[in-house]
Amino acid sequence: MNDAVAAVWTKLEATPRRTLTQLFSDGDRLKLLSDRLEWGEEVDRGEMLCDWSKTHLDAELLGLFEELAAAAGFDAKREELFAGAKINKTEDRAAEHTAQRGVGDEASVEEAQALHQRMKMLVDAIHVGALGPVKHLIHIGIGGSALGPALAVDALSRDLALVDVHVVSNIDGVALEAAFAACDPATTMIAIASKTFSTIETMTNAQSALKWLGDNGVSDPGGRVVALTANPDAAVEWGVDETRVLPFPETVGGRYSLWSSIGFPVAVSVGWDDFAEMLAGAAAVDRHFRDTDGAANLPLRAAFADQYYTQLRGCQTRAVFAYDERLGLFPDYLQQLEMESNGKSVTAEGEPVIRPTAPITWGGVGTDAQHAVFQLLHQGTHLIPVDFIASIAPGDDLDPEHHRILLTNCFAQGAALMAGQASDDPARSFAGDRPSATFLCDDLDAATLGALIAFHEHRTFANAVLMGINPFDQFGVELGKAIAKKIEAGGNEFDASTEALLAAAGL
Ligand SMILES: O=P(O)(O)OC[C@H]1O[C@H](O)[C@H](O)[C@@H](O)[C@@H]1O
Repeated sequence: MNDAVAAVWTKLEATPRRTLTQLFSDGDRLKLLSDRLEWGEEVDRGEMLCDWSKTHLDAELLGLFEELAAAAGFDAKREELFAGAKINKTEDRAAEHTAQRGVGDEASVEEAQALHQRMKMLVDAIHVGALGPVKHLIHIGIGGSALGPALAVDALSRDLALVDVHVVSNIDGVALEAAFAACDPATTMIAIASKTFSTIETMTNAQSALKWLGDNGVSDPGGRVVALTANPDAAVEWGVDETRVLPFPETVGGRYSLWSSIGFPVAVSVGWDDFAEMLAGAAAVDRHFRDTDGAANLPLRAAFADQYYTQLRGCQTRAVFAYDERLGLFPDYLQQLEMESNGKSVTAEGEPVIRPTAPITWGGVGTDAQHAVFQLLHQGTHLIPVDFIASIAPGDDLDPEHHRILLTNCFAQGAALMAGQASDDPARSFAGDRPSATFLCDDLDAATLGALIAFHEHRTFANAVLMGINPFDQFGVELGKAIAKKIEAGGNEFDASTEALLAAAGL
């Protein structure tokens, strides 16, 4: 940590601790902390009201966090991100997911557009039936090659899916069998999604899916396979026809890859126009993040709140509740984005960190979660900052009563967490002063989903810059994989516990 950053932290630590109720009596908090994020001119609809007034941020803290961002070199790092500089130093590569949305280094944007064009041709060919009848797509991938597609397909294709998509990630055959049971092999395509095209779960599932097609009367199973990868040579070597390999650049990180050919099942499910809208919504947020300075930059402001709670209030988790059934997979998606990016113990310079890094991200769907885990949020001993996400327009066509109750519950929870309630009976008293932020979209359409995801990508990046860490590598997932390989290979000695488990399972 440089001296300038340390000096700002010293000032931040000395800031007074006012309660939320006191802060509300201090001044116009909505003016200071409630803002609209717009999707820009190209996308005609779309705004998200972002309200941090129920957090402990105030004008002094915003000012100090702006100082922190300056001391951490935020502007320069952001410029490097968008310029395609090699900011992922440990892997010696750039992080160019924004170029997939049309914002970034010119050559990278052009390359992304050309690859998208190729992907669009295949998607359109499927939709017009040029590849024979395709009613089902089994998308096989894991981690970043599955979570984004699963979220987007689930969120956007509820009304009408052009093709029925099943995302399978787990090596547990139960997952793949469930997809087989739901698909007719005669009308099923398989997408193998793997940046490296070497992940054992994905390659094993892909083999089994190919076998399933062959065993069930498909004469040319290989002809039904599409590969989505940054390693096209490996896909061709595996046996995928070159014309069905949809590549994406190495500089797009796995958990940032929904916008590349990894988004193929989204386009197949909802159509190219909606996929393009999703990119456009994300691009609008890219431009906001690139062009807005200080606390007016909303992903950066979100990171200020995150840093406040993690560093100054000792919060070890943060919770996200989508009051929208269509965003049921959003917490899962966010967990990988935030925890795999920022769950680190060393700085970007390789020094041990001296402050906590990413909190544990968790969450669920409202109102379900209210009846399950909110007890702890209201009366437990942990302080947990909460994000609420909701849409003004309903996702259903039932009696508007459903959506009214959904939204009123969402807003009531934020109010209750903040206000608390005094009672003579300790078991019935609520301390209150528990923070939340609310993100209220006009409508959960494709552009909004793109914007929402891009907002969180940039929030994650901003947090990383403020903490001085590299959010784009993930070496922490490697050790377990290496040990699994050793076990597979046999003949290795492990600790007594592991040996006993292996013996008990007959392995
Ligand atoms: O896309 P793949 O190369 O198959 O990788 C799939 C996933 O596995 C890895 O273990 C990483 O932790 C993830 O970031 C990645 O998204």
